[in-house]
Amino acid sequence: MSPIPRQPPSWPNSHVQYINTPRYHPSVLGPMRIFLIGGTNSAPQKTSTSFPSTSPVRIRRISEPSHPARGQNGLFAFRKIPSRSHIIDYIGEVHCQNRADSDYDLSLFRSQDGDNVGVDASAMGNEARFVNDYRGIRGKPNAVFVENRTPQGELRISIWSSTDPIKKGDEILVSYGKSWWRSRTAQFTDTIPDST
Ligand SMILES: C[S@@+](CC[C@H](N)C(=O)[O-])C[C@H]1O[C@@H](n2cnc3c(N)ncnc32)[C@H](O)[C@@H]1O
Repeated sequence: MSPIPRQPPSWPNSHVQYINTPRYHPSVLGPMRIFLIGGTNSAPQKTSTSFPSTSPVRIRRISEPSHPARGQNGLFAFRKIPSRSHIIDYIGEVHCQNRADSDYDLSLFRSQDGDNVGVDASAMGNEARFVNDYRGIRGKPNAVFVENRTPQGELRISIWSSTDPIKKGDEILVSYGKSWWRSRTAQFTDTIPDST
């Protein structure tokens, strides 16, 4: 059994378990798991930017009255982050289930056979699960979700900075996509830009 990792600062003292290595749910069957991990001999790798090593981000509770996610948490730059650079991997439970009710479930891979693999950070995850959507906060995202493989070959979703550097203290903001918002609430659809 792997040791329990040390929680990063401001990790909510709640039901959410902090992990810095993906957990594979039993719904991810052998061949798919080998494909995702990148070979038979590999094991899930600790993310290189997890606390306390070199993480460039911190979790912060949002108190600004104008912020649409006030009272919740967000992800903020702990130091200046260069443009087009890796910020953090999105770590969670890798699964092949329908988890439409989760607000923390990202699509990792869709096979031609119709298998959908997701990364769900609702019950367990790392700092990346606190990244908010830019809508109502700033004009455009300053970060993007990118699918990539680790140097050891494991398929991951990561958060990367966009074309501009991110200043220390700025909130890291991505686009969840129009369909994400549409599936949750009709109130956002009028303001969602076509391109995102
Ligand atoms: C992946 S979580 C992001 C982290 C979340 N703020 C938290 O503290 O756990 C997604 C949830 O954050 C909130 N959220 C994120 N971006 C938002 C935005 N632009 N406007 C309103 N709520 C937002 C919504 O409640 C959404 O369901």
